[in-house]
Amino acid sequence: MHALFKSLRLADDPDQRREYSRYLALQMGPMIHALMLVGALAYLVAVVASTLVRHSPLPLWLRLAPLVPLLLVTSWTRHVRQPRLLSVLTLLCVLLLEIGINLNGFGDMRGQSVVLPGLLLPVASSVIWLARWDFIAAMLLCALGPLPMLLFGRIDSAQTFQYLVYMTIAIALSTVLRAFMARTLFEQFRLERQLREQANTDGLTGLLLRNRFLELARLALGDIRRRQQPVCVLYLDADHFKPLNDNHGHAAGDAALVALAAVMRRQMRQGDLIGRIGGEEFAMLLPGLDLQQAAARAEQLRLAMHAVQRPDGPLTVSIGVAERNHADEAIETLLVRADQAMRQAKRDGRDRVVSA
Ligand SMILES: Nc1nc2c(ncn2[C@@H]2O[C@H](COP(=O)(O)OP(=O)(O)OP(=O)(O)O)[C@@H](O)[C@H]2O)c(=O)[nH]1
Repeated sequence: MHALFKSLRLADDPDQRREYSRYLALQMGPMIHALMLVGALAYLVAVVASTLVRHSPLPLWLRLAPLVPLLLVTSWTRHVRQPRLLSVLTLLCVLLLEIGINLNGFGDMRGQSVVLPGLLLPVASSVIWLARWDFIAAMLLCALGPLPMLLFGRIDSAQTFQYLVYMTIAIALSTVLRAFMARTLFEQFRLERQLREQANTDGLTGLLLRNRFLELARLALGDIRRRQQPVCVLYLDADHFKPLNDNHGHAAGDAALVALAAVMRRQMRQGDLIGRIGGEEFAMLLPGLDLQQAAARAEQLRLAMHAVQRPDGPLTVSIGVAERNHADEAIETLLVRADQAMRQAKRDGRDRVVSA
């Protein structure tokens, strides 16, 4: 099998698949729109050209009729970036062009046996971005679409042969182009995603970096305000971290941070956000929890940390908790209040939770 067609390892994860089809629609949307315009123009040229060279049994207005929905679909496509809708519009465009090919193929085919197959190119190439099954449906439409014209039109065997050759070339060409596109675009998507993740996550702990945490927290706070729910932030700082580094080396410090992040991740519920805010400082956004509930979660987290063994004893953390006290309070001020509460926990003797 040619290397281009060897199985492509698409994302197993359904979220990633959805993200990829959105990416595809976004990248390919302008090209689909341009190819549809080419298809509509080619159709107009084909109808006008065939009118000049022969007499069709069908009136001109009827042969031009598919142009109206074709232009509507084309103009709609210009702004559509929703993958499912864009696939449907692409298939609809293929169907309309196939109907047009048939309308123009009835009657005497002399003089236009070269013109009509030319329409197959924009038809076949506008579908190369489609997912596998949609692409197969489009190819079947290309292959079977002209059948009524070939079976019932006045067309001789040489022209039928010529038409079938054109169609085979168009289908083979779009299959190769699709394989190339699928491979190239998926690789590009994967690399972009990887770069984005690297730019947003901390290399040591795998948690969100400060800026990304703030960005996502801002979005989450907007949602929570609309739902009129409470929300809290935990500010967590590892205790006596400097002596660990100084006495046992930075590798021991790093290992403790990795273990600390793993404990935080295990305590995470759906909708929570965790970020590494500074060196040994972490923040956790807890949507839907009031101060009392968040303090209880913080206490669980504090106790869970004791299971991590540092070379000099169990890992302990000091945690400050703050609840958003009005609907418009920004994540930055919420963090400042949680940080102040954490500092109070340090002053009170560390390894404890203090609420703001
Ligand atoms: N190994 C390691 N150490 C880090 C990292 N980031 C910050 N640190 C260290 O964390 C330590 C923080 O020390 P301090 O802010 O003095 O606080 P502390 O010793 O934990 O004392 P308290 O916070 O008051 O309990 C510093 O020694 C930093 O070098 C990291 O990524 N790896």
